[in-house]
Amino acid sequence: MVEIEPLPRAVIQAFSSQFEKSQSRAADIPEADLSGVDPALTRCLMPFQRDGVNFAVCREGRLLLADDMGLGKTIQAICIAAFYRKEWPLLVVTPSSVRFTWAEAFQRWLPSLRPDSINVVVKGKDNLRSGQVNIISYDLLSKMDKQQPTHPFNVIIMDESHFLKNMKTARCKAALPMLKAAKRVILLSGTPAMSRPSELYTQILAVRPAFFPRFHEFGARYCDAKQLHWGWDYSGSSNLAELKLVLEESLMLRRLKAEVLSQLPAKQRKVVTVTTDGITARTKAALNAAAKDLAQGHRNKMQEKEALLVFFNHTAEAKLRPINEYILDLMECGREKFLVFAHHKLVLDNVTKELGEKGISYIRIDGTTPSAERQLLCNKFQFSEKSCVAVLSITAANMGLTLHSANLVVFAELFWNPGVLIQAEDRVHRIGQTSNVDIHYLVAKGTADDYLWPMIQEKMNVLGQAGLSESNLSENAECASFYCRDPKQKTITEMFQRSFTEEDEAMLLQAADTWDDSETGITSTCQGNVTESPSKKTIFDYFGNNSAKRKAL
Ligand SMILES: Nc1ncnc2c1ncn2[C@@H]1O[C@H](COP(=O)(O)OP(=O)(O)OP(=O)(O)O)[C@@H](O)[C@H]1O
Repeated sequence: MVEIEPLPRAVIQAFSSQFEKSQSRAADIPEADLSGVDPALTRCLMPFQRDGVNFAVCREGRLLLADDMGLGKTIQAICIAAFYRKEWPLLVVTPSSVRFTWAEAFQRWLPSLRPDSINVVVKGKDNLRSGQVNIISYDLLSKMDKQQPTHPFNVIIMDESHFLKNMKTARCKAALPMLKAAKRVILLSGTPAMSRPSELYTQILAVRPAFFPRFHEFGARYCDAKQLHWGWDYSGSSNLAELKLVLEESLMLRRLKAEVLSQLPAKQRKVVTVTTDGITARTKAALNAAAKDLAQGHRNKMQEKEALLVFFNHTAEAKLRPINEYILDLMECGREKFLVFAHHKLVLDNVTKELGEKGISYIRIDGTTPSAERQLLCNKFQFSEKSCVAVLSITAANMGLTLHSANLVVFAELFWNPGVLIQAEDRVHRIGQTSNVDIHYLVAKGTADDYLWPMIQEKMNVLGQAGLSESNLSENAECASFYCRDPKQKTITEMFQRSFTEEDEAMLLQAADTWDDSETGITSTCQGNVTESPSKKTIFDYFGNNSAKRKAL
C-alpha cells in the first residue's frame, strides 16, 4: 500500500502562482518604481542589483537576500528600505564590527537623509528609536529588552541574518518578536545556513511566519527528524530539492559571483569603518595628544614626521580590539580563507594570538620569516582545505607571494604608499584567480586613518589618471564622506604626502622599528623589510642622526 501525504501548506503557497500561470519566474517580476529613491543610489545599481530590488518589492519588502559575499547586499537593502521610506523609522541590526560602516553607507547612498537622523546605538541606555535610521548590534539588541518599543519598527534590515540561526540564543529571542511585528523584513546573508537546513528555520519564520509556524513541521520535512530516546534529532537533511524550490519561489534570492561576474569589477574594494570605543583612557589621551600635535603645524619636517609616526603607532594600539572583532565576525560569516595585512608587530602579534586562542589555523609572514620558509607557508595556506588565515606584514609580504586560493584581503592597518597596498592586494588578484576579489580596508575614525585614507585615495587617483592603476579607489570604495570632512584635514593630508616620500620610506620604517615611547611606556615595533633591530633609541635621535648624515652627503 502506498501512503500519500498532502503537500505542506508552504509548498502549496509557494507554487500557487505557478499553478495559475505558466510564465517563467523572471518574466513575472515587474520593474519597481524607484522614482522616490535618491538618484545617487538608483543610478549606481548594477543590473542584477536592480533585479534584486524588483524581487523584494514584488515580495512586498519581505525577503532573504542571500547573494554571494561582496555582491553589494548593502546597496540593495538600502534601496529596498528607501522604497518603503514613508514607513520608517528603520531598524538595522548588524554584527557589532560593521555598525559604523552601515552608517557611512546610508550617508553615501541616501544623501537626502540628514546625517543627524542616523542613530548608531552604542550603549544599552541609548535610545533605540531616536533616528530615522537606527543601527544596533545583535548583542546590544538582546540587552535592550526594556526598551522594546510599544510601536514596532515597520521596516527592519537584519545584516548577516544567519546570526539568528539558533532559536535558543538571546539575540534570536530579542529579534524574532520585532521581526514578527514588522511589515518589511529584509534579511541579508551570503551564508544563510552553514551546515544544516535547521539553521534556516528562524530566517524563514522571520520572512514568512505562516509557512512553518511550528519548527517540528519544518524539521520533519527538511531536517530528516528522528525520534531518539532523549527527544528529536533535527540535525539531518531531507527533501532538499523541494526546500530549494520553496525558498527560491517565495522568499529567497541568491546570485553567485560566477553568475554575475561580467557585471563586477575585478577588485571590489570596501572601507569598513570600525570604532575604537572601549580603548583605555591612556590610549585615548595618547591618540588625542598625537592628533593635536599633528594638527598644530608650524614645525620643521623632522618634527612633522615624528608626530605622524607617533600618531600611526597609537592608532595601531587603538585598533587592536576592532581588528580582532572584525576577523572573528568574518569567520562567523563563513569566510574561511583570507589574508590579513598589518604593519605593526603589535597588531600582527595580537591577531595571531587571538587566532591561536580560538584554535583557528593561520600562517604568518613578516620581516623575520626566512625566505626559505615563505614558500612552505604559502603552500600550507594554498593547499589547506579547512579554514586558514594568512597574517602578513604589509611591507615584508606584499611581493612575490601567491595566495590566490583566497579571494578576500583585509587591511587591518593602512599604509601611506598605495603602490604597496596594490601589490599586497595582488597576492590574491593574479593569474589563476577565478573569482573577483574582495578587499576590505579597516578604517578607524579619530585616528591617523582619518588622514591616511584620503591621502591614499588622492595618490591612487593620480596613479589612475596616469593610467598606472587599474581602478580608482574613490569611485569604488564606500568612503566618499571621509574625504575632507575636517577643514584641517587637507593641510594634514598634504603634510602626509610631503612627509612620506619614497626616499624617506625605508628610513621611516627603520625609525618606527626602533621606536620606544618612553612617555606611555609602550614599545611599538613595526615589521618592515628591516629584520635587525639596533638598540632602542627615540625617533628624534634617529631622524637627528640621519638628517645629520644626509647633510654631510
Ligand atoms: N552598485 C555599486 N556601485 C558602487 N559600489 C558598489 C556597488 N555595489 C556594491 N558596491 C561596493 O562593493 C563593496 C561590497 O559591497 P557589500 O559590502 O554591500 O557586499 P556584501 O554583499 O554585503 O558582502 P558581504 O556578504 O561580504 O558583507 C562595497 O564597497 C560597496 O560599496
